[in-house]
Amino acid sequence: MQVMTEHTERDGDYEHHGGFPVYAADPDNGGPHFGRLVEALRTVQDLAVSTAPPPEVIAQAAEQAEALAALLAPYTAPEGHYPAGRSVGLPGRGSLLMLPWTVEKFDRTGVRSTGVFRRYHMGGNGAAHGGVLPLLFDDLFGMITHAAGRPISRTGYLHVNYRKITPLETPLVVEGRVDRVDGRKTFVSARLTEPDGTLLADAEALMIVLLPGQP
Ligand SMILES: CCCCCCCC(=O)SCCNC(=O)CCNC(=O)[C@H](O)C(C)(C)COP(=O)(O)OP(=O)(O)OC[C@H]1O[C@@H](n2cnc3c(N)ncnc32)[C@H](O)[C@@H]1OP(=O)(O)O
Repeated sequence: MQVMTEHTERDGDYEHHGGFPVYAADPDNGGPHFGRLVEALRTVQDLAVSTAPPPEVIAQAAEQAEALAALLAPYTAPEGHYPAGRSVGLPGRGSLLMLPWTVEKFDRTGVRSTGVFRRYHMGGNGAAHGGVLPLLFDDLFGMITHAAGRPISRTGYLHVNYRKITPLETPLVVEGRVDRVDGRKTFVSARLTEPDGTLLADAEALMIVLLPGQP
């Protein structure tokens, strides 16, 4: 699945829409160790929000986290020039901000992605935080718009209906499509379900094609 290299059949002006920098998928997914690093950092995120170590262990962890930050800091790169967000072969495209989900379908008829919400994504009483569902849907809607061949667009609005508590560590499916196009406006919708089809949440959004130069 190549989200960012799917440029077939787009209008010739595609690359010039909006003020977006041109992104290209990282063909190596960040190299042999990047996926491992991202997964280790995700595990640290899970543990950082769910452990209660004694002060001496917290001090040790803080030192190691500071050492890791110091190791990486000299390699800060401009937007679009690091593997995070461009490693389409990794869950969440290798971005810690994105949910660690895997795209299973990506074409003009829609996009489907599967994955789990982890401990890091917990809100209250064992369920996923309400704020991570819009993140999941917004990223999906960006992919749907892209897969449908629409020019670079931004979300105008995003409406989520929370139908049922969203469980953690449970395989889930999110799938959506373009419902309607009206000039610059692309109306999209999606559903988050359990594998048996039980509806957890649905969402609809308006994606608006950027004018030349719009950020
Ligand atoms: C491949 C890469 C995919 C990237 C996906 C990224 C997904 C994101 O999360 S983007 C981040 C979140 N979104 C944003 O930050 C957007 C912030 N907003 C903006 O930048 C601007 O409002 C922008 C560019 C979307 C639209 O501004 P502008 O060009 O002035 O459009 P504007 O003329 O107001 O609206 C265009 C049309 O949309 C309609 N519209 C705009 N906003 C809304 C809204 N909230 N509700 C209903 N209709 C709306 C307008 O009524 C108008 O309709 P019509 O053409 O029928 O008159």
